Amino acid sequence: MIRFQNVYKRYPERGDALAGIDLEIQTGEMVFLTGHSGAGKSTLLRLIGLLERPTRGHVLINGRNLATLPRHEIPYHRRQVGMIFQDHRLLPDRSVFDNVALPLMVMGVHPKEIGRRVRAALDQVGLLRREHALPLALSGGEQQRVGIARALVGRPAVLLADEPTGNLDPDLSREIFHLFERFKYVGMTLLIATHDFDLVEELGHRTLKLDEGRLVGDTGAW
Ligand SMILES: Nc1ncnc2c1ncn2[C@@H]1O[C@H](COP(=O)(O)OP(=O)(O)OP(=O)(O)O)[C@@H](O)[C@H]1O
Repeated sequence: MIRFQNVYKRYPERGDALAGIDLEIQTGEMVFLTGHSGAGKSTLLRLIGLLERPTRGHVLINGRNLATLPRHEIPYHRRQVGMIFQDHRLLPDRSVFDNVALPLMVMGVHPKEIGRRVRAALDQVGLLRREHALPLALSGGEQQRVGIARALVGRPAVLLADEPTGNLDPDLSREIFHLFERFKYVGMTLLIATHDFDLVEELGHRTLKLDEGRLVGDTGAW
């Protein structure tokens, strides 16, 4: 599902944020991405989400080389890849429902279908009864689950999460990771950047380690 071939990403003022990354992740794998701050985790996720382009090498998603993707296929690619961030990035003056509906509204999905899919996504994250709430009326864990529902609502094949539990206590973090495991079991491919080493060990999924932009560890498929 995800393949990196000798990928480099260089920022002029910084040097190589990623250097010579070779990597393969199969459909339905749940993979943790670890490494110290600045190791290149976010950069790797951004290359998959097409928020950045590699300086050298190739990134392939589902057999398609992102470098040769025609412009008109880029929105389709972005729909295949859901992204979750640590800070939720929710709109504070919009309800939970509206926040989750946003990607579908941008896609021009029919309002009736939007209602159906938003409620299905909220149901998956256990927030169906909070659809009218504003984000600030929710706990940190609930806000993060709204962010997850928003990433799910477009039915992505790949889910990327950048420090999704960075602000949460260990119990809530565990809950979020268990939620991700449920997505894995229905065939979604997940790549999760995290500093949560205790949970990474406890859950025992494949774990990649970056150091100074290089892939220095891979526990392999489990
Ligand atoms: N847009 C950018 N312009 C310049 N340098 C950047 C940019 N984005 C990232 N970098 C640099 O690339 C390196 C890797 O950053 P990245 O954010 O990928 O690391 P990370 O492992 O996700 O770190 P953290 O755990 O702190 O989020 C860092 O040295 C960072 O300063």
